[in-house]
Amino acid sequence: MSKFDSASLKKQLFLDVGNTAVKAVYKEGMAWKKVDAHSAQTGKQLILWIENHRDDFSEIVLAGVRTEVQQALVGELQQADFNIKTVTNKDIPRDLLDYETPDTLGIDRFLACYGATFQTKEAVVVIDAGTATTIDYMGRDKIFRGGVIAPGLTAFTELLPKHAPALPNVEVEIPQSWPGKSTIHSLQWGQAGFYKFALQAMLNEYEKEFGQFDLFITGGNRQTIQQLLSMDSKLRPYLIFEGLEKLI
Ligand SMILES: Nc1ncnc2c1ncn2[C@@H]1O[C@H](COP(=O)(O)OP(=O)(O)O)[C@@H](O)[C@H]1O
Ligand SMILES: CC(C)(COP(=O)(O)O)[C@@H](O)C(=O)NCCC(=O)O
Ligand SMILES: [K+]
Repeated sequence: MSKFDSASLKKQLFLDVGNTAVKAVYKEGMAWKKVDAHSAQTGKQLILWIENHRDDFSEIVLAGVRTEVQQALVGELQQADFNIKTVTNKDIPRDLLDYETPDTLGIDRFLACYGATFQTKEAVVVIDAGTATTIDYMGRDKIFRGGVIAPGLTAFTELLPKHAPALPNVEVEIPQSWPGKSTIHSLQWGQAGFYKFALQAMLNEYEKEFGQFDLFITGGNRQTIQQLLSMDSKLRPYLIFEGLEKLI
């Protein structure tokens, strides 16, 4: 096999620098593979993993919302002689952004919506349930129309235990009956219930404003959010990467 052939068989490694974690994934055939969360929990462990798998990848494609973390990662990887492509808001065609502050838009929000539009003929709403929960809209024209940045589910449910530590901790689930008749159930209505009703209200606003859409859910808390919503939705853990792959 020629040098060219073996190089062209090598893969891209995709990195998403979020507020809580750096996610690293690559494709095996059609399937996304996630770099073991444990080995990727800190930048150092991730860099070590990448160095140990140097021969598997021709290029590292990176996007994120934490500039300093990203710069540190890029610095280390460049020192180790990796080929790096950093994708930023400047790589998004301006006519796809109906947003008044395109320079401060979190690229993860655009990428997740963009990725979703390739999986349906409808307009999309994407809930990205990470450190923040974002609820964003993209039309069939692939124009990002903006959305909502809310406290993530974990941040939200940690609020009361922090400010009223005498209250018990409760599971994030909706009680059987309304209204709450115990401390636990009252708290659950105020946590899972609050979150569910807020999300549903946002989704209703989208329907009123733009009409029909398909709902996609991604991010670390995606399963809990899907359970809370009790409506039709598609769970897509790799949406940001799917958008990234289409954009580059
Ligand atoms: N296995 C997990 N690892 C990290 N965070 C997780 C995990 N499962 C659920 N979470 C929750 O998901 C959120 C992080 O989501 P994620 O989409 O990875 O964040 P970000 O993109 O903001 O870095 C946190 O609120 C965390 O509590
Ligand atoms: C809203 C976010 C913090 C979400 O980040 P995440 O929860 O995925 O870590 C991120 O998209 C961001 O930093 N946005 C900048 C503000 C904006 O989108 O307008
Ligand atoms: K998010």
